[in-house]
Amino acid sequence: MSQACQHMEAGLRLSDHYVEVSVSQREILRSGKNTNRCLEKELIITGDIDRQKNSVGQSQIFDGPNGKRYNLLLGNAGMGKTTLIKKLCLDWSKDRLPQFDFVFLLDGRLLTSAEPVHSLQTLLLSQSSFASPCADPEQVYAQVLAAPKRVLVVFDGFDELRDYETLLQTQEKDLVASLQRGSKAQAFTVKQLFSGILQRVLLPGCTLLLATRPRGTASQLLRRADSFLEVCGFTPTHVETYVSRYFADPELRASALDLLKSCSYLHRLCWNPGVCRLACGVLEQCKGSEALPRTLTALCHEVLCLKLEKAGGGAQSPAEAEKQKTVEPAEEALTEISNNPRGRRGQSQSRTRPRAAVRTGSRCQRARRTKGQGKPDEDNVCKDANRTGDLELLSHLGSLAWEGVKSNSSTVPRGRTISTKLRAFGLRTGLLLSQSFMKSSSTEKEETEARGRDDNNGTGGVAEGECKDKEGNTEALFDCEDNILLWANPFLQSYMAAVHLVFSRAVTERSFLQTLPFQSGAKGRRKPQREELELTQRFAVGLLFHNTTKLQRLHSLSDAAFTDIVASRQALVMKHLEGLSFGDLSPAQVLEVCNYVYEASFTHKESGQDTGDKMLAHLAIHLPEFLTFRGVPLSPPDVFTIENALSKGGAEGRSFCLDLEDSGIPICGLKALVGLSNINTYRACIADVVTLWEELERRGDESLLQGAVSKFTIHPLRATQVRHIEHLEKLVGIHTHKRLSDSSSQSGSVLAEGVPAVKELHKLEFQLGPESGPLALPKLWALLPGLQNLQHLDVENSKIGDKGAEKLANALVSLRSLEILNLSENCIGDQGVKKLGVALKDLPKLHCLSLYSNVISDEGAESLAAVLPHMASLTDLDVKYNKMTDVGAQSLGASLKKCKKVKTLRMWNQCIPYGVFERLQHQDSRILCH
Ligand SMILES: Nc1ncnc2c1ncn2[C@@H]1O[C@H](COP(=O)(O)OP(=O)(O)OP(=O)(O)O)[C@@H](O)[C@H]1O
Repeated sequence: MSQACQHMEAGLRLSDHYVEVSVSQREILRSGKNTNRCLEKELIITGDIDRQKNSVGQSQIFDGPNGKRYNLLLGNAGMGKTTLIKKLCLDWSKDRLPQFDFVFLLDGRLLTSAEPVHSLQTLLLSQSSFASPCADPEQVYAQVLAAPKRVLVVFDGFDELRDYETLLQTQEKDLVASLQRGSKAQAFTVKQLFSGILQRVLLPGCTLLLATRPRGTASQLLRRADSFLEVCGFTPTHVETYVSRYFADPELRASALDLLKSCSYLHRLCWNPGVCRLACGVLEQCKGSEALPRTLTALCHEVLCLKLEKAGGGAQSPAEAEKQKTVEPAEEALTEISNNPRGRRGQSQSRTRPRAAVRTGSRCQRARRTKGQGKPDEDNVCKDANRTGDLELLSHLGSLAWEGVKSNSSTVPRGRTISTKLRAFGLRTGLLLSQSFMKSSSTEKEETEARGRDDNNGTGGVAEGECKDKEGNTEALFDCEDNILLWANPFLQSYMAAVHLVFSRAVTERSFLQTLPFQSGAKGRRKPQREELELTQRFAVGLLFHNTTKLQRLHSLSDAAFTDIVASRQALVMKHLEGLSFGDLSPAQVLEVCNYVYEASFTHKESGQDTGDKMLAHLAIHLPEFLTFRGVPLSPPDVFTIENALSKGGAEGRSFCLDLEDSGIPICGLKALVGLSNINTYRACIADVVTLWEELERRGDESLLQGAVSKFTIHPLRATQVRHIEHLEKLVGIHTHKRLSDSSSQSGSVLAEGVPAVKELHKLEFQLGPESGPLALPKLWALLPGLQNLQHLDVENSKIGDKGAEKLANALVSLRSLEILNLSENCIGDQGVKKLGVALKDLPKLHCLSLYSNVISDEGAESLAAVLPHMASLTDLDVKYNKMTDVGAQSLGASLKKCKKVKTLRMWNQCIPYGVFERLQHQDSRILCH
């Protein structure tokens, strides 16, 4: 295993290239009512600081009070789930996970086989990835069964959560019994065995780790999992580490890093490790910052072109071929980054050839090299033949990619007929991989040996299903018709799908229009989109505005047809954007629009800059003034595209109020948005905001600090987690002390008047519920006196009891602006209400008080009756569903006569005889039953 899991991607070894990333423990809102909700919606999105606090080291992933047994590993495409799993396997092989005697890695793609030919033993010992041939399977299997608690089973390679859900459906009793008997007959399907493991019928007590992308529904899985982990992606420091390891030569490394930093969006895209890998491939060949891709579309385009060139076809346009003739000699002399640094370490030939040499891959081009210049005619004939052939294959791949995106799959369905040529082309370009999942022992052995050889050479391994010929060209290894074909990279699959949508004649204008986002009615518009589809849509828009010359290598349309198709589809996209009612879009959809408009707006002149620019202007003008991204996870590149749209808004004279709560926005992103001059107010996680202020203070950036403090708002505040109250406590502390910390000096002038957000907090809802509520109550009592302008306090259903009521009473003295106080369902009894009464009569503005559903009896009712006439502003009192009898009710009724301002008194409960209540009601119509 230590050898097999070393392989990350062609040429990259785990021990050389792995960057230790954070894994964050996520919490989930367990409402209990939802049976079919999207996981993303159930997961709590914490702020940046809390995310950092919740991060766990890789060795602690399986630690927990009771040992976490059902772990979900979440992360979007390319975020590094598989890589992390490999690292865990590597760690295990080095005894760093001593709690497990066995680790098995099961690939979701094994499910493509539906034949009942397995037993648990063969599944674990022969089909598990990285499993080496087992000399004594019987004995090993006996050990596995003897102590399942010391077994870790990892599931990876499922495209979506939904795939797992089908595995959790109840199985037939007979089948369960036969699985439980531990039948050794090889008579089960992979699905039955997977289900058995996931449903705890097989290997009960083993630890499970399931890697998955977070979108999609899987309520059953949510209920079973007891730990939710998320790969956090690369920080700027991680990116630097990754690039440094990728470019071993110090000069090239420095140059690559400079280039990357010069291109902000590309740099931020590298937050996703998979994209960072793609960016490095492009940086390797890049000639200068102008040539760097500035959009995700442009990045994928460059990667695709490099792949085509490496594969030797290089579907080039005649214009490009012409241009290349003049560029190539200079390029060969170029030493900037184009020489692969790893070449010096004797690595894989195919990856280390300088760019010009790589371009000579095709037989035709090789012929040209060996024969000197060759005859130009022959050359062109060769190229044209290549170009036409490759373009056709490329177009077929595009259509295949789109089929996959539509069906949400990265594997090419087994039944799908694919020509040998197309298969070979897909593998040669590295767009597709061929994998044999059902391994025979001999294939397995060969594979392990091949990898071992490769690794020992220090060549860095090859992708599963690949090998290199003598010249170093990557070819399909073990590829046979039975192997599964899958897309090697999710971004390139979506990119190819977009190429199909934009350039295929088979896609009519109408169907193109239907692929654009947010099509169906108002409800459909709010449905979360799948990741691959969203990416495809983004690429489709980006492609329409991409450099025309560069696009020529992706299509075989004539110039006129190309211009037509691009112009008409650009117009469709523009019309679609104009047709959107931004008020109806969900926050996630607004983000999607920002992303796709960015892809379009960063365009080249000849590709219709006007339309691209118009799109950005349209977005900027129509974005709602109160712009919320609440509940949508915002990554660094997302923040960039939002900033882009908001800045354009500024240029168009617009200003915005931003809500960034529950978005997990990184603090640096927060700083960028808050720093925009056309932001009137903003909301965000209080802890992150305070950290930002502290950073600004440290840097002495007083004007930005001034803006960040004065624009911040927290009204109205709904606390649903303990941390919300902890954060508020900190903010109130800053407000009362009028400085950020004891040691701070500069913030003095900025905070001379306290924190405006605290002064303007008029409504606070404490909604932590009876379980978590009591944990945060002491902090609430401590901070309340600082909220002097609070008008509405809601502490419903928080189990505050008499003790809490007493504390609250002490705090109420300071809340002279309080108008509404909700203390319903709080176990407050007579003692509590007595204490409260004393404080309540001094609140000059209190007009609405609810003590609904507490445990106040006659004694409490009488003390309340005594203070009622002193509560000068009270209009509505609710003491329904308490414990008072007719005695208490009559006291209140009598007191009511002295309270001219009171409009309603609700006090019905079962202990008050109905006759008494009716009489009271008769005497005073303000006494209400409901
Ligand atoms: N921690 C890391 N260190 C270095 N490189 C990484 C790391 N994580 C990911 N990568 C790079 O990113 C690429 C994509 O990562 P990986 O395949 O693990 O993503 P994933 O989350 O499993 O994606 P998918 O959902 O598509 O399966 C890897 O091939 C590797 O090159």
